[in-house]
Formats: sequence, structure tokens, C-alpha cells
Amino acid sequence: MIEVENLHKGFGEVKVLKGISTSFEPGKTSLIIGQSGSGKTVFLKSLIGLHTPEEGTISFDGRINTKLNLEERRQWRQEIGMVFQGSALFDSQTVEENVMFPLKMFTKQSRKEMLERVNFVLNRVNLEDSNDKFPAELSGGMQKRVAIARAIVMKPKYLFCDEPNSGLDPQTAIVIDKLIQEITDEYQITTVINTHDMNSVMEIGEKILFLKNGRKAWEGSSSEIFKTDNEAVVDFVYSSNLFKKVREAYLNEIK
Ligand SMILES: Nc1ncnc2c1ncn2[C@@H]1O[C@H](COP(=O)(O)OP(=O)(O)OP(=O)(O)O)[C@@H](O)[C@H]1O
Repeated sequence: MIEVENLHKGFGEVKVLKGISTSFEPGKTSLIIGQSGSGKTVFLKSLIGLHTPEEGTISFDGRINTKLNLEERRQWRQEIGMVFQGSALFDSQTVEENVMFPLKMFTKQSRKEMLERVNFVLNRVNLEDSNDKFPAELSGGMQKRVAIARAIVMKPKYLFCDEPNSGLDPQTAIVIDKLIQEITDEYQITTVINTHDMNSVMEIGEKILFLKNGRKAWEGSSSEIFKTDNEAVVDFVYSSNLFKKVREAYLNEIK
């Protein structure tokens, strides 16, 4: 469980996050949504320790990340998996080497043990037989699978994804979303995703945190987001005619 308490973060005079409190549960896929500039990336970077809060705390199963000693911090870092926008794979390394990288960095496993684990996670993301391929030989969706495999190879307790669907067609995006959700449930990971993709919100948003101007404007689940009359959420999520119609149909159905 990740608990965020009164998180403030700014840069000089610019206040970006203005007192956010929320929590993220294990086994659940939580999505952060909001307009460009609302603070989603700063929030995610604060969670993974790339930004230090000016005020407030972020605790990971009771451990406040800014209060850890060097060894505790090293341990905590190893419990975090990340999927970056654009996959961020090493172009000059094969799929196998990319996925093995965290194991080489952080463990003393033998090559045989590492290979077993790499093959297990590649199998889990349905990427068997791609060990020797280079990222450039893979489609965008396959690259995302490699990035997910690399993110879970260390059996993380926490998984952070920044726009995991960027650059993917809608069908592949749904497959990747579902994969992240399945893995989250299967390994009881606490997963937090930054997204602009409203399909993701509807499909996998077990918890949605809506940020507006650095504040939490709303939070709830994907079924609650259909019903809410929170003006800011309705304006943002249902700005497209398609989603407006989906919402109307849903509301008529439950009447
Ligand atoms: N390192 C930084 N120094 C100064 N200002 C920053 C820094 N990082 C972010 N900001 C500012 O913080 C605000 C929020 O940025 P952030 O990137 O979190 O928005 P976002 O919601 O992720 O937007 P997008 O959806 O476009 O990615 C912006 O006004 C941005 O200019």
C-alpha cells in the first residue's frame, strides 16, 4: 500500500502539487488523469523518489521514502518496477539482455538463474522466441511487452507506468492495459499509471485519481466516473462526443 499525505512540490515560485493525499492498494491498477500541466508527471516522479516533497509524506507499506537509510533505500528501489513512455529499451541490446539488466545490476544470481527468470517473464508477457531480437525488430506493442517484462523481472511490489499506451493503436493499447492489470492482480502489485487514454480509464481504472491544477479534484473507480456529476471530471473526461454518448447510454441503462 502506498499512502500519500499532504504532498506539496514546486520549483522555485511555481507551486505544482498543492497538498495531495491519497492511497494506492496492492492488486489494484490505479490511474492518474488530468489535463496537461496538472502535475501528473511531477506526482509520479515524487512517488518514485525523483522529486523530494517540500511538504508531506509518501509511505510504502509504512516506510516513508525520504526517511530511509542508504541500505533501506536500496532495498526499496529494488521493489519498484517502471515502464517508461516509449519503452526506454537499450537499442543495442537484445530482448534477453534488456530484461536481464536489472537482475545483473541488483542480484548475484547465476546466469542460469537469471535466464530462467527472464524466460519466465518473457513467457508471461507472451513473448517467447524473441530473446535474440533487438528492439528495432519489434513492433511498438512488443516493445511495451519487453518493457513490462523488464519492469517485473525483479518481482516488484510497486509498478509505475508513464503513458504505457503512447504510440500504440487502440487495440494494442487495450491488450497492454489488460496485461498490466492481469499482472497487477496476479502478483498483487501496487500499480500506478499516468495516462491520457480515456479508454484505459474505462477499461482498467480500478482507482482513478483526477488532478486539476496540482490538487486532487476527484477520485473513484471507473464505474463511479460514469455516475459522478463532478463538473471538473465531466468537463475533462467527457469532452469527447463518443465518451459523452457512452456515459449517457450507461446512465440510461442503470436508471
Ligand atoms: N523540473 C521542473 N522545473 C520547473 N517546473 C517544472 C518542472 N517539472 C515540471 N514543472 C512544471 O510543473 C507543471 C506540471 O508539469 P507535469 O509535467 O507534472 O504535468 P503533466 O500533468 O504531467 O502534463 P502532461 O500531461 O503534458 O505530461 C508544469 O507547469 C511544468 O512546467
